[in-house]
Amino acid sequence: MIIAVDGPSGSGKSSTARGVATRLGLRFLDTGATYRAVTWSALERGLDLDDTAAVADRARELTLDISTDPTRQYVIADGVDVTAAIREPRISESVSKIATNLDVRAELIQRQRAIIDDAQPTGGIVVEGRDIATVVATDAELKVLLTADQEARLARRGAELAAGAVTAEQLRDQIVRRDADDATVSQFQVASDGAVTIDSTHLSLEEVIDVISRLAKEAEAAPPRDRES
Ligand SMILES: Nc1ncnc2c1ncn2[C@@H]1O[C@H](COP(=O)(O)OP(=O)(O)OP(=O)(O)O)[C@@H](O)[C@H]1O
Ligand SMILES: Nc1ccn([C@H]2C[C@H](O)[C@@H](COP(=O)(O)O)O2)c(=O)n1
Repeated sequence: MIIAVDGPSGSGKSSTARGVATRLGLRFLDTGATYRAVTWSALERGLDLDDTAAVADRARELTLDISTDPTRQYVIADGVDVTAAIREPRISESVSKIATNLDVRAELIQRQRAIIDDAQPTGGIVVEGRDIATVVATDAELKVLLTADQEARLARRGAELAAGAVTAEQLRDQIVRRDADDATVSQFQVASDGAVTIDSTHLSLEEVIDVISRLAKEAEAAPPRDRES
């Protein structure tokens, strides 16, 4: 089984997808972490992020080991544990330059599909990102577009960061500007065909996990002909 969770920044995709995977005993893939790892590597090498060819070469060369265990997440890039480093504000500020590089996307989508295929014998995987239902795994049995009002998303991300770690302006950049840039290459603001929209603005994390877990069980029980293609 493949469960696709797409949506804008701060809507709760990672926490929700990880929670669903843990509850249902599935694997979990945070595809955003792959774009963040390439960003980390390009910055480490001092590459000009506007040099799309050099950055795409870096994406192809990068050795990436990304955990699909929802209870133990890590990302190793070229042998370096970058699990924490890829969450730093400097990465969030630059990652859209990498995610809008179409050659990087082609490389990472291929890698994401390989991870998804590897997970199938284990029972399935919950995959979160921006283009999972529309590009990476169009055959997903359950497709969710997870949304929340912009103000709720800003408040959630702000609460997560250490006091004073970023200014209000930087926070807005991480959410609003990043979504606008990312939306130029992926469609995650409107539900694609067959996707269920869940607005989490007034739902707790546990409530969203409950809803998606129930939908997953229904999708699994449905005969194949009843599933969306
Ligand atoms: N339903 C919810 N209610 C309240 N807070 C939530 C809810 N879902 C997630 N959160 C919190 O919001 C913050 C952002 O969640 P998360 O990182 O999962 O979002 P995301 O969509 O994956 O963001 P990004 O795409 O920017 O990585 C986290 O601190 C998380 O605990
Ligand atoms: N499938 C995906 C996943 C992520 N991105 C982009 C969008 C973000 O700017 C960046 C990091 O994602 P996050 O960790 O914040 O979810 O990667 C994408 O284009 N496609």
